[in-house]
Amino acid sequence: MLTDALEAEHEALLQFLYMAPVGLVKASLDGEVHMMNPLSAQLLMPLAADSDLSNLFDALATVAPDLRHRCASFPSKFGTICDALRVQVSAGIPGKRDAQYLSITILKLDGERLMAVLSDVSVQVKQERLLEKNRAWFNAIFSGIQDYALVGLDSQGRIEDSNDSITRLTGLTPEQVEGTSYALFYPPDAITPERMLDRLHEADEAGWNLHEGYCVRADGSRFWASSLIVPLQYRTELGLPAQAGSLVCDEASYCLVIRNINDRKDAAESQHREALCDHLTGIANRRAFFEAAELELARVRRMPRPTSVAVFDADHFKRINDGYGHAAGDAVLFDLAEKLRKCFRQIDVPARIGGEEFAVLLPSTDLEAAQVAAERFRAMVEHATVSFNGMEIPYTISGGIACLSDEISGLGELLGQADQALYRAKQAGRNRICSWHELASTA
Ligand SMILES: Nc1nc2c(ncn2[C@@H]2O[C@H](COP(=O)(O)OP(=O)(O)OP(=O)(O)O)[C@@H](O)[C@H]2O)c(=O)[nH]1
Repeated sequence: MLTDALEAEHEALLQFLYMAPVGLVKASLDGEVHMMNPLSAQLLMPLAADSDLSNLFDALATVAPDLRHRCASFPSKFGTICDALRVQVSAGIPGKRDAQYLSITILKLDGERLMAVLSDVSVQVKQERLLEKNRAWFNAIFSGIQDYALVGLDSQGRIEDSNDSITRLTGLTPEQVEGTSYALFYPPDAITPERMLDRLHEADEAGWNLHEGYCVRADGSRFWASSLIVPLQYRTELGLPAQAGSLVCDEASYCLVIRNINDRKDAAESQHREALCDHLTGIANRRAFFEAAELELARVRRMPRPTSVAVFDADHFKRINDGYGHAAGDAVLFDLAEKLRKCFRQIDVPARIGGEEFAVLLPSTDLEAAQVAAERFRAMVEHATVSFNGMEIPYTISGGIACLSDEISGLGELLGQADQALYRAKQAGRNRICSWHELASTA
C-alpha cells in the first residue's frame, strides 16, 4: 500500500519535472548531470560544445565560466549558491533577432548534490530594457519642457511620483508632494475632497478629464493651468499578454499633466464668456448654471454628499430702476454679481438665471453651511452702496436656500424649494434668508 503511494508520488514528481516551465538539472557537486528535464536540454544544447550535456559546468563554460569555482568554494553544506544569475547566451541583431538571456539559480541540496533551475528570460530582459529606455526618454523630454509637470496618482488621488518639472511649475519638490492629495495644486476653495475623486471617476468613464482653472504655487501665487488626468493601463502600455502577472498593476492609477497656460488665459476666458457667461454681469448664465448643476447631481448620485442651492433676488428692484434709471439698475446687478463672485468659493457656481434673479450652486455644502454663506452675502450687500454717476445707491437682497435630499427627484424640484423659501423671505419683509427646510418644518 505504502509502496503504491510512493510510486504514485514518484510518478507525479517525474511528470512535474518533465512538464515544468523551467529547466531543472540535478547534478553532483562537480557538475556531473544525473537528471535533466527536456527544457534544460533545450536551453543548454546551443551552448554546449559538441552537444555534450554530461556536465553542467562544461555546458555553461562559455557564458558562466566561474560557476564551477563558485560551487566548489560555497562554504555551507546546503543553500543558494547563485540566485537568478543572468547571463547573455547570444547577441541580438537589431531588427532581426533579439538577444537571448538565461537566468541560472543553483541550490546546494547537501554535501553531494546540486539542483540548477534554468529559465529563458530574454522577453523579460527586453521588456525591462524597453521600460528603462522609455523612462530615460520621458525624463529627458519632461525635464526639457518648461511649462508641463507630470504627476503619478494612485486610486485615491494621492501623489505617487512626479518629476523635477513639478518644482519648476509649482516651487514644490517631488519629495514635498509625494503622498499628499493632488488637491494640493489647486486653491483650497476651488476643490473639495469629493471633487478630487469625481475627476478620477470621470477620467475612468471618459478616458480622460480636462480642467482649466487656477493652480497655486508653494508661495501662494496663482497661475492659469490646464490639467489633464488620464487613467494608466500598465498592461496595454507594456504590450504584455493578459497572463503576464508580475508587472500588471490591478489597482487604478492615473497620470496628471499640469500645463501652465497663463498666456492663453485671456483667450480661453473670452471664448468661455461667449457661450456660458451672462453678457451684463460676466458670471455664469442660466444655461451654464443648469449644465453645472446637472453634472454635480450626477456626481452626487455616484458618490453621495450634501449639496445645496441658494437663490437671491434684489429687493424692490423696480423702485431702483424707476428711481435712479435703468442704467443704474444694471450697475446694481453688476455689483450684485461681483459680490457673489467675491463671497462664494471658487468651486461654487454663481449664475444669473433671470432678470434680477441669481442662483448659486454649492457643491459639498450642507444646509447649515449654505445658511452661513448666504447670510454672509446678504450682510455684504446690505452694508455697501453702489456708486453710479455720482450717486450712492443702497440696495438689499432676499435669499432662499434648499439642500438636496433623498426625497428630491431632480434639479427642478431643488430650485423650486429654494424659490419657495425666497418667496417666504420676501413675504417676511425682505433683506433676509429663508431655508425651505424651516418652511417645511413650520408648515
Ligand atoms: N435694470 C435692469 N432691470 C431689470 C433687468 N431685468 C429685469 N429688470 C427689472 O427688474 C424688475 C423686477 O421687478 P419685480 O419682479 O416687480 O420685483 P421687485 O421690484 O424687485 O420687488 P420684489 O422682488 O418683490 O422685492 C422689473 O422692473 C424689471 O424690469 C435688467 O437686466 N436690468
